[in-house]
Amino acid sequence: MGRPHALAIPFPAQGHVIPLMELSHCLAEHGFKITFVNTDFIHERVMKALPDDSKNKNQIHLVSIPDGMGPEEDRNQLGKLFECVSRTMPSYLEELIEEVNESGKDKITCIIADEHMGLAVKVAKKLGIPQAAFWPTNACLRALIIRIPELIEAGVIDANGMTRKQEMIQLSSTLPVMDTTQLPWHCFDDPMLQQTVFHNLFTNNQAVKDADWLLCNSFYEIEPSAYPLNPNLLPIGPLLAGSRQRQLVGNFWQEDSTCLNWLNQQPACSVIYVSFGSFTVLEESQFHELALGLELTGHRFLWVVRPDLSAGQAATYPDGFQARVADRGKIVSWAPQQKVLAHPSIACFMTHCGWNSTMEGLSMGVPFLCWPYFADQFLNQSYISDVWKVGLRLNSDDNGIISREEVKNKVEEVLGDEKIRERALTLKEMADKSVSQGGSSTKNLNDFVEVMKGK
Ligand SMILES: O=c1ccn([C@@H]2O[C@H](COP(=O)(O)OP(=O)(O)O[C@H]3O[C@H](CO)[C@@H](O)[C@H](O)[C@H]3O)[C@@H](O)[C@H]2O)c(=O)[nH]1
Repeated sequence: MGRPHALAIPFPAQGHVIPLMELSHCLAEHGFKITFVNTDFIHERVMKALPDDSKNKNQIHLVSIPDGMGPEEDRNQLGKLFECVSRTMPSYLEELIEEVNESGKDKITCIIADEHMGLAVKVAKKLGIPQAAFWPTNACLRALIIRIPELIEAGVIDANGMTRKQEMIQLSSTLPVMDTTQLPWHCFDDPMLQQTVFHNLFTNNQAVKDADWLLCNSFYEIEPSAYPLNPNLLPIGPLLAGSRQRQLVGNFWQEDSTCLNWLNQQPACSVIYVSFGSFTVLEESQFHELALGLELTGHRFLWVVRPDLSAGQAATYPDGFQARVADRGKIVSWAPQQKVLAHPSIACFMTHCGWNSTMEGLSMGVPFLCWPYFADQFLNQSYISDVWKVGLRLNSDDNGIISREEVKNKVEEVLGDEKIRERALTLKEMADKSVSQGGSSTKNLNDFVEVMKGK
């Protein structure tokens, strides 16, 4: 039998490329050959962000196909992106698979597709290739999406996902409570976009529901009651290749590793790490208030300010801010986040609560300050603050702003709360155990690997 060869295809966004790349590294270590398919646009960004010394050393074969959008079109327009991707990518993907399979080298033996790319599962089925769908966020949200027909039937939402009945729902007593006016697709101001996201979530979920394998980047012990609600879903996380020795390929921005040297010079447990993932944009006034809040805390901080974090453009700081905090604040445009969170000088993590950031902070035992922006992040915040109790929420004032005083007060509160730190360390141990030999996630991953190797 030839070498097992997995084709991995993420949804074209940073928070989706990274975990699938991590899974690809795990499979490569189990002897798989990996072909990783990005869109042309993302591929170019990933290649540009790679450090020069690692461009040819990668054990993953990176390839790309078009996403159907013009070179200058805005990929942050999710409605357009969804539409173009689902219209254009299936035929390119099919062509790519046929090309590989006719090349006389190792044929593709399985396809692992982000669940938001149900199109790839359909292509795999058509070509008779075993498939796995990969869910990149919490299992509770997936359980909610499966239940969309029931929510419509019960008159909670209409057929386009719009709320008809305001109520609090809880799928099980140990899962977060959800307000039906704040379901993940409601976070967009544009009602058309809300509907597009809603339909995409549901359609993709339907497309992958009888895939051969359903995997997710979580672990059983943190949301046990979500799994009976998700038939056949296997948690294999937390997937954390970047915190280990491996070179993680898949960043959209070049990592600034100087912050690791800077962290080495700070006392243990003294630095607030502030990062809002790849998508969040803060209004300029909110960006200034956060800067002044960090200053007001008097603590050391490491702040990731992406080139487009402030109102989608280059940041302008409050007058004199950078000079005043120069001796205790470090700002970078993209950090090696997993290594940062694992560093002993980190005291807490101010985060937008993206699921990858949540899994990473939790795996390193770091207490959280939650500042969600959209999509699943409010649900992830509920897990952090209400269910696992390893962090606090930052609350907005009457003008919808998180004030500098709120930043200062919550930093003090989280740093002073021993119970939060203890619980965070307990969760870290649980996370470590799940991916150790004999752990729940390791067992699930091994089962998957063995079957896929046998096919
Ligand atoms: O300076 C930085 C900042 C972030 N990261 C990494 O980037 C990823 C960010 O992922 P995530 O925390 O999930 O945030 P988003 O990029 O916003 O992810 C999108 O995708 C996630 C998975 O579906 C969702 O949970 C989020 O809500 C959605 O915004 C993580 O692995 C981080 O380690 C870095 O490496 N360096």
